[in-house]
Amino acid sequence: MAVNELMHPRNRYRERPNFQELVQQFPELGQVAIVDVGGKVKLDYKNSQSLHLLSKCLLQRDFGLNLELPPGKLVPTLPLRLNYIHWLEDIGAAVGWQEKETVRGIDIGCGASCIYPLLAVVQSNQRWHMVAIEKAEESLRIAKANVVRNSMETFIDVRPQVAGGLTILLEVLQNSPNERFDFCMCNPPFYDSAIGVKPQNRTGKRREPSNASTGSVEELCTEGGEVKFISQIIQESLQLKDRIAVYTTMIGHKSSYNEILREFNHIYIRNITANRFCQGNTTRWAVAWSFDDRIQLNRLATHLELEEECRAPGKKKLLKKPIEWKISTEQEGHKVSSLCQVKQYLLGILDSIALNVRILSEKSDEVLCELIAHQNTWSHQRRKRRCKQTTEDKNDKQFPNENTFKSYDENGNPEEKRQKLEATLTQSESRRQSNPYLKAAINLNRKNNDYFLALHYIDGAAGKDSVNQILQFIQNSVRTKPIDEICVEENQVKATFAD
Ligand SMILES: C[S@@+](CC[C@H](N)C(=O)[O-])C[C@H]1O[C@@H](n2cnc3c(N)ncnc32)[C@H](O)[C@@H]1O
Repeated sequence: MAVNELMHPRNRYRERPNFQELVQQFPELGQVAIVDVGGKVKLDYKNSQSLHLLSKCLLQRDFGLNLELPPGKLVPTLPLRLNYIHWLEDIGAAVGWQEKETVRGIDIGCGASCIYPLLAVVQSNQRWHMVAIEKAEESLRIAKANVVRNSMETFIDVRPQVAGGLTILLEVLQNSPNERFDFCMCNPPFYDSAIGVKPQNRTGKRREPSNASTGSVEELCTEGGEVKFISQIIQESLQLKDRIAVYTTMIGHKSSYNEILREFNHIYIRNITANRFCQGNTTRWAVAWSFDDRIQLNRLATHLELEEECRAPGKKKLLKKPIEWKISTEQEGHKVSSLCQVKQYLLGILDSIALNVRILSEKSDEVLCELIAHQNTWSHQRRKRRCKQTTEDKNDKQFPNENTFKSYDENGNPEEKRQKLEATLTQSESRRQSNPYLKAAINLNRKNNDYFLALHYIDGAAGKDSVNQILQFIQNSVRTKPIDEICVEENQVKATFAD
């Protein structure tokens, strides 16, 4: 299980677990732990038994889950599973699941562990209810036992794939035509059963996998490989349409990901978003699509976008990491103790320079926002000019507003002219909205009572340096107006929740 700074910001496994503490808590892990010459406790990830025990112990410690897996079955490594769940949470925050009492999901191919449904229920505090579908009889039996072992029968319905069936979703859902779901997810069998489990390494430059490979051929292989499997889900989604609001799947190989994107293009599915799950040496891809016009998946800021934008053309290495700053919240001996207080303070600062901030997700220890600017309002000269402009605008009778339209009419100009002007303004506004001067992501999080602010440049003519300038503006503001001097009421700041 490798650790990676590109993991989802909320992924608790971005930081390597402390094995010494873990072995003390779970002495059975001691059987496979290694103590190096410096006395440091380590685990050999290339040993499948170590992976097995580690996943079991972490599931118990971090999620209160008790999982039994017979030898030979796929061991669910947690950083990847959690990256997928966090991405679904982000999708949910963007499409309004927070307003729902219950979110309903389907996991296609839940495996013997039934890992995704179990994690989904725990992570959502039992708000997500899952249907888990599995084709292999033995895995189905073990998955059901894992659900019962964790008293999750109310929240997880494990269903067999239709015996001898030819579809992935259609036949399992055909007996309940009124059943609707908020999402489906899938970790498909990646490999083609005609070829078997052969990690792709076409260039010969790929590093050895850092983890032992686990799982049976039945779990990992399917006829035609993952592209055929996922293509079938896409084809079935064209029939099921809105019965599932957001379709998602993970993809094991970059080449398959490219093929799937081509397929979306070919069949005119445009409401899509994609992501990449990074965990140490292993990278996976993911796509989501929807037929519901109210769900605008392409508005989601994803890690893939963030990374691509940070990559210079043709360069392999990331050029810029997000800039991060530890916010000083200690004033006269006492610490500001609420993330909400820091968030409100920060939103107040950004609001003072007219930046649009949309909260994408909010947890007790982290807030993720999208920041949009339509002009530079943060650098000194620009701010001065903006102030002057605002005063001028107030006096400017020619500035097009409702009254301008009225005066056109009153002056005898034809209604047609008024409508044209209105249309031009609407068009330029929508161009401005879809092509902002700066699009960035803000991540505010709390670690051990310290607050960290990270800004990621995503897009826009403002360029990457603009996030440094905005951070500089925030730092200057914090210096001149310490947090506890400012009391910003919840409703005074203009942050909107993603709708
Ligand atoms: C790569 S494993 C994923 C298991 C588990 N979700 C995980 O992430 O650890 C793929 C699973 O899909 C199941 N599967 C393959 N074809 C299927 C189908 N047509 N319908 C349902 N499950 C299927 C396999 O038996 C296997 O358990």
